[in-house]
Amino acid sequence: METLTDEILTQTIRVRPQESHKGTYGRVCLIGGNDHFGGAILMATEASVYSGAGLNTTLTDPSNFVSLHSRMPEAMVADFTHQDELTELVSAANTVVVGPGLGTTPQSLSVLQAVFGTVTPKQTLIVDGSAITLLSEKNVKLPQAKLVFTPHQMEWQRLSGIKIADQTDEANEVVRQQLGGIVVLKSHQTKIYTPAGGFLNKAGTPAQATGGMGDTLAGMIGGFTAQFANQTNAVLAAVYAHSAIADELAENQYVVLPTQIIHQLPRYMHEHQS
Ligand SMILES: NC(=O)C1=CN([C@@H]2O[C@H](COP(=O)(O)OP(=O)(O)OC[C@H]3O[C@@H](n4cnc5c(N)ncnc54)[C@H](O)[C@@H]3O)[C@@H](O)[C@H]2O)[C@@H](O)CC1
Ligand SMILES: Nc1ncnc2c1ncn2[C@@H]1O[C@H](COP(=O)(O)OP(=O)(O)O)[C@@H](O)[C@H]1O
Ligand SMILES: [Mg+2]
Repeated sequence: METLTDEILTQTIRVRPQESHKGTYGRVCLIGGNDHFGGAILMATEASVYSGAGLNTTLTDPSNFVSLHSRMPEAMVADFTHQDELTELVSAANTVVVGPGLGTTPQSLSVLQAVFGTVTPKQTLIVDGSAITLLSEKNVKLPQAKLVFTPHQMEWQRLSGIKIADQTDEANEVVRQQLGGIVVLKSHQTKIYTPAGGFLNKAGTPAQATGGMGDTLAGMIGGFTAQFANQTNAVLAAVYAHSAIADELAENQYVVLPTQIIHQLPRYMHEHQS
């Protein structure tokens, strides 16, 4: 297993060409945030916008519209229960992030099924949070897509059937191959299983152990995969940057908030572009 270093950042984060526009930097569609977990999709959206994705659209419960618009006027918003809009907006994206704060109600399940029924093989699909739990517990068919799963250890136990104590690299890789795509197995030292091998993220701090930290990572992976061509490197760079920014902040802070990491992204990416 290869240990990630800051080299993954300069290998991935490109200096922006002069001759470019918002369409050059990808379209991300984020789906989640029920009437209870609105903060999760707000953080995921904010992370995607601050990562530099050119266009961001969030499909969520209408009760989150005002808070999302007031925090993030850069993002477009639509109701995740409107099937026609969902189909149109998910189809227009090159990266789709589903799950932060989606919940596990019958409504959450029907939103997830609508998203999975719309995604096509050319799109990158990041499956996070409640979407992983629903996938584990309900009969949902995964679409053909460039799949990225971002479970924490308990979500991985649900999805893979492997108990946390038994989550060895060998066992995890077997299930990754069955699922297809990339698995970002989040813990105090996140491991990333990819078709090109496994990677260990030694960056990161217990100051990150606070709600919304993974929602933020899902949004960053969304923003990075939408902009940078090599999808595996984009995932690795997002995981590393998320933790490395937290390490910087934790030098002077007892706890690092997800939104504080988000707000450092433009500066941090500027310092690590090549
Ligand atoms: N502000 C918000 O709206 C927030 C919404 N959230 C959403 O809430 C939904 C449920 O997600 P949760 O993860 O809270 O609930 P889950 O029930 O899926 O997982 C949490 C449980 O897993 C256990 N666990 C074991 N190993 C773990 C590890 N390495 N990392 C994290 N937990 C571990 C925890 O102790 C806890 O009992 C998701 O859709 C998520 O996106 C959370 O992200 C919290 C913040
Ligand atoms: N002790 C820790 N050390 C390093 N990173 C941590 C630690 N605790 C949590 N994290 C990171 O925080 C994130 C938590 O993700 P997750 O549990 O999905 O959060 P949420 O769903 O609340 O947004 C992961 O990226 C994980 O690696
Ligand atoms: Mg989570």
